[in-house]
Amino acid sequence: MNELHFLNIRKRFRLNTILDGLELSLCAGRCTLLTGDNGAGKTTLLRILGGFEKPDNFQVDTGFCVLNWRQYRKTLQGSVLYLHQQPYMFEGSVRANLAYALPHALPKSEQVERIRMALHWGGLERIADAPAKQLSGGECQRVALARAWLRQPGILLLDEPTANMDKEARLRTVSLLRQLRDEGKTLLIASHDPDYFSSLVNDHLHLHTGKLQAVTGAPQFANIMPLHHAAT
Ligand SMILES: Nc1ncnc2c1ncn2[C@@H]1O[C@H](COP(=O)(O)OP(=O)(O)OP(=O)(O)O)[C@@H](O)[C@H]1O
Repeated sequence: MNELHFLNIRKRFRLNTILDGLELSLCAGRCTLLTGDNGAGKTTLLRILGGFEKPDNFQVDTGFCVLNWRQYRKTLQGSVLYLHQQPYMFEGSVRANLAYALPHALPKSEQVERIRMALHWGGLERIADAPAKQLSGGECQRVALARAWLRQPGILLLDEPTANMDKEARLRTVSLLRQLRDEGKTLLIASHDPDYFSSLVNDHLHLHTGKLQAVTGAPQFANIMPLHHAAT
């Protein structure tokens, strides 16, 4: 799937309209940055696209057909991955956490090999046997990205993936995200820190009073709504 065009995304919490008829396109091999003030609705949008939050209105044009949210959820389940700001780590080692991303039916020898590759990909070899629950925020994020790499989703939705990281952890995370994008994954990143992702981002959208606005260059909002190919 090269491009998904989302239309008429609406979400209200009681009388509070959070998303007011959003329209956006996500393309394979492109990274879109989503900014917006606290409470603007970034997480809500990511959760809707991730299939966790039911919208009041939603359509997606896949190029072949137009789906509602329920159909989208069913059709794209498994190819869309939502990564929480504080990724959940299971009990056990980093190695064991990576194993959760693999199909149970995979032969043991292949599991071992894929985990070895994921440890290498994420720069996690040194902490492969460390208890995952005791990792730092940056290390957890790298484990979550390595799990994502193993699962190979088409679309990755990332909520504040570099929040509370020091510079080195941030650079390593951005480097892994760049690899995922260059492998053809679609990335949508919600963040308050556009500068951190400037080397990675193709398109920049800003969420304000329930609407999305394309950002071209330094934070300056375009008036138009069609949103991809806006920045780069
Ligand atoms: N389940 C819910 N019930 C009621 N209101 C909610 C619910 N989830 C989110 N909200 C409200 O919707 C608004 C948008 O929240 P959301 O978390 O999407 O914003 P955000 O842009 O991600 O904010 P931040 O930058 O602070 O993380 C907020 O006012 C929040 O209180």
